[in-house]
Amino acid sequence: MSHGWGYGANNGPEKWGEDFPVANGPRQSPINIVPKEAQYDSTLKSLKLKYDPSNAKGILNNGHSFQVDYEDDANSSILTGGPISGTYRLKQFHFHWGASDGKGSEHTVNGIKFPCELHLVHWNTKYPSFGEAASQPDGLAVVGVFLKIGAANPRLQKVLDAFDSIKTKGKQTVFANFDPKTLLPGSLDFWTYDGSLTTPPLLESVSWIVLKEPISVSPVQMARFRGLLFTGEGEAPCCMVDNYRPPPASEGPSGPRLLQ
Ligand SMILES: O=C(NCc1ccccc1)Nc1ccc2c(c1)[B-](O)(O)OC2
Ligand SMILES: [Zn+2]
Repeated sequence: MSHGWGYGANNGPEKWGEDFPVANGPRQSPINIVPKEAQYDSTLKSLKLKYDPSNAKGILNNGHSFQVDYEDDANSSILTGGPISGTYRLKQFHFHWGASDGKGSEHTVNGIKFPCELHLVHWNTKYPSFGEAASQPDGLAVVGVFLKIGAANPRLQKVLDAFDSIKTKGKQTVFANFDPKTLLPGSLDFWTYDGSLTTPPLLESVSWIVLKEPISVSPVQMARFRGLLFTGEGEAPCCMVDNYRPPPASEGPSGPRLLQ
């Protein structure tokens, strides 16, 4: 693709392999999760997340999604336990969603798509930076949280209220004092498997930790996600929707392990 990657017919997931051959690699994400095939692993620990809300820096429309960025120059917002060893620092969180409520998540469960999926991105502090870690097989740990249609989720309000300031690609604004823990469901039970980034460069460096319990989002709240634009100011507007990579059609080699 001479033009940048995206989610359109000419630059979408089916075309990414042209510029990023790892797209056809052995540990690509997302996958379809089949709970009955997940193996119970008693050696897995429970997930431990410690976040400092004051580490929140800003919120950015990067033209593919929007992300909330965190200070990551100290071990103040960290992930430990679960399938990982060592300490991983929170770098950012972002979402993937659909043009309608019947699609939008990247991972699926028994083939079911959720309207939205949250990714909390952490990098292994055994490496000097996120960029370094992103190229290592144990470099990243991403917590995935499904959003399902239900009551409006008040925990999303602060994020939604920032959308008017980041409508177009490249826009960002200050986003201070936000605890991502408020976006997590009651249970931290998870499925885990070794995978990749779901967007180019599709690096195979992610320990995926997908929470079993979804959080809620209302149709009105989902409509506000869809008001963001892939396009920059002054360009012909293109709604930011369907910014998800679907799982491969065929069954993967090995399903995820399951905690508890
Ligand atoms: O950080 C990203 N790109 C910038 C970059 C900088 C330096 C080296 C490599 C990449 N991408 C990215 C990071 C984490 C996740 C995803 C995409 B995801 O799969 O959407 O959910 C989890
Ligand atoms: Zn993501």
